[in-house]
Amino acid sequence: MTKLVERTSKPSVKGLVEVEQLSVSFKRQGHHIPVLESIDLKINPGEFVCLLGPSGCGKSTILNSIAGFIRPNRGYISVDQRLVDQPGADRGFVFQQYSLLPWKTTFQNIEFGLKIRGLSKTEREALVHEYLNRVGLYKHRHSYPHQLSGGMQQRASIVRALVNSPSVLLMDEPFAALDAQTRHMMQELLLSIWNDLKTTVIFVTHDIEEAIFLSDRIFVMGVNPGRIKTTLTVPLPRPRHTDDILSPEFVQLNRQIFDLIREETLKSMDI
Ligand SMILES: Nc1ncnc2c1ncn2[C@@H]1O[C@H](COP(=O)(O)OP(=O)(O)OP(=O)(O)O)[C@@H](O)[C@H]1O
Repeated sequence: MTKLVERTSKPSVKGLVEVEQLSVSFKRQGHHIPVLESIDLKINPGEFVCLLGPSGCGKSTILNSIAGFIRPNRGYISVDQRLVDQPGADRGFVFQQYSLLPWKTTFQNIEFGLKIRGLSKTEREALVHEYLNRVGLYKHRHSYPHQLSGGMQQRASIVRALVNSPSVLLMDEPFAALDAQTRHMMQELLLSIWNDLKTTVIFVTHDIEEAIFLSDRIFVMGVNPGRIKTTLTVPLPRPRHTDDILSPEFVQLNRQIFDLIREETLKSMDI
């Protein structure tokens, strides 16, 4: 696995995400139900942010809107000052469910986007092999998804998204289905890759510790309708280490976020 390295001071030049007054409602039994109301976000190039909040507050809906899968009722989203109105190669997506094509090998799954972009066989091979080595999957390049563990499949999914050099990596609870140990290794691996590539990451999770361990900033969401309740900056230095969860700053932030989410969860349950 790649070693954690110090973050250099060289700034990313792409990956600015701006969301202005985003409102989304879904039609249910003939009624428009507001899900998101007036969301404003500015995520800087190379930043790692998490969306955290109670179930149903609209975290995935924000991510899907930035991906261009959902058309908002109101508001604008731009990536590097280009308006988002459909999915595009500038945004990579990693889902919770393993989404590799079952009939293709690891190599073929990752190569797919590069083929569509017209890279030559030699260029594709060099790039895919480089990434596979980085995440320790080179020797599994000829395996099919069902022959890989859950953690391996998510490593391949991350590489599949990153190999196309997106400006932004959108991740919707990518590690939620993994056991605790694998999950932690995946978090470290993701930070290591992010550290090297400086791709902007927007990460959805339910897990407060995961959000603190990974993020520069955390957007804590409220419910009914979904909105940004508070934005918190994580005061921990980088690179992050496993022991950071024992630091007073970590424990204090964990408690603060727990209370914020509890308040919103009770609200959503009408208690
Ligand atoms: N396509 C859809 N049609 C109708 N309602 C939808 C649709 N997608 C999401 N919703 C509703 O919008 C609300 C927000 O859903 P969303 O999945 O964005 O929340 P979330 O915060 O990501 O939830 P969770 O943490 O449980 O995954 C929920 O009430 C959900 O039922």
